[in-house]
Amino acid sequence: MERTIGFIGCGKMAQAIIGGILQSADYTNEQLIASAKSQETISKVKETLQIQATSDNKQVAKRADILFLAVKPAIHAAIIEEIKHSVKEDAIIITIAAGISLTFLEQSFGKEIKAVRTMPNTPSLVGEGMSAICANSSVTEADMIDIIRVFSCFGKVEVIDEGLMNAIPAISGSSPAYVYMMIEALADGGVKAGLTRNQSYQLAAQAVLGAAKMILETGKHPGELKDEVCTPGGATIEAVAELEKRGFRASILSAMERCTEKTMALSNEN
Ligand SMILES: NC(=O)C1=CN([C@@H]2O[C@H](COP(=O)(O)OP(=O)(O)OC[C@H]3O[C@@H](n4cnc5c(N)ncnc54)[C@H](OP(=O)(O)O)[C@@H]3O)[C@@H](O)[C@H]2O)C=CC1
Ligand SMILES: O=C(O)[C@@H]1CCC=N1
Repeated sequence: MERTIGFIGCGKMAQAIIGGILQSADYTNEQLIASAKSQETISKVKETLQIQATSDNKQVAKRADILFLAVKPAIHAAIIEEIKHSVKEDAIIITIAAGISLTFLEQSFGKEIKAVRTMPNTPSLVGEGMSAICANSSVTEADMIDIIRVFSCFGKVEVIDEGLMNAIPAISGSSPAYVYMMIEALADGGVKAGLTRNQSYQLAAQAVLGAAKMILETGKHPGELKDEVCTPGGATIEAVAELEKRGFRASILSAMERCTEKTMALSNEN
């Protein structure tokens, strides 16, 4: 079916999703429409993504069969108030915001709506996104197939219980940021050793990509894969021991806890 996908808010995350959808070729540019606040973003979206873009949120709401709310959590209430009488009767409303619950969406619209809560991530731009999704009981099985099809355009999709949604930013929504920090640090180490900056990014990023693929494609436990790298009495185990001494894994666990606490705080602010 020829469906229109609308985006209210077209910042970094929405642009990544739109870029991923367009690359998949499942939808044409004409099927996508977005709104943003500033003329600067509207012009950029028109120019780089070649889709319709406007400052008129109601226009997007009127057109969309699948409507993404891609604005910050704190302005969801105001945006919903603005568009709630403009959305199509059967529209599927999808939030990508951290901490915005299905109940919040239902209550803000003040009527029965098809509501979907998701947590994507920015690698969606290159078709390697990871999105967790859940839906309310108004979303039919056929709707869910459509939604999964849209999300599959830009990566992998996992349907989960809403009770686990607040845990998702820490593991896959926000975690690209920690991985970029690691790649940046690896590249700094490369530069320190005399490699060029570009060579260092290439080497570090490909090593991270390869390691991730090994987990996804061999089905082996990450610990086993780590052991395969550590030659007895070799260099890697020295690095591993140093990382353990400096609390590498504990730092990640503690960062994730902070991320989840903030996600829950964002939830409570609404
Ligand atoms: N960035 C990420 O990695 C991820 C983000 N998210 C979620 O995505 C959402 C957006 O985040 P992100 O893209 O990073 O943030 P951005 O700040 O990049 O994007 C927010 C967008 O909202 C627009 N906006 C602000 N006010 C209005 C308004 N009144 N009407 C219409 N549009 C408006 C902004 O317009 P303008 O550009 O003109 O200012 C901007 O395009 C958040 O809820 C976040 O939790 C979820 C997963 C990952
Ligand atoms: O930082 C944030 O709040 C959003 C949620 C996940 C990634 N970015």
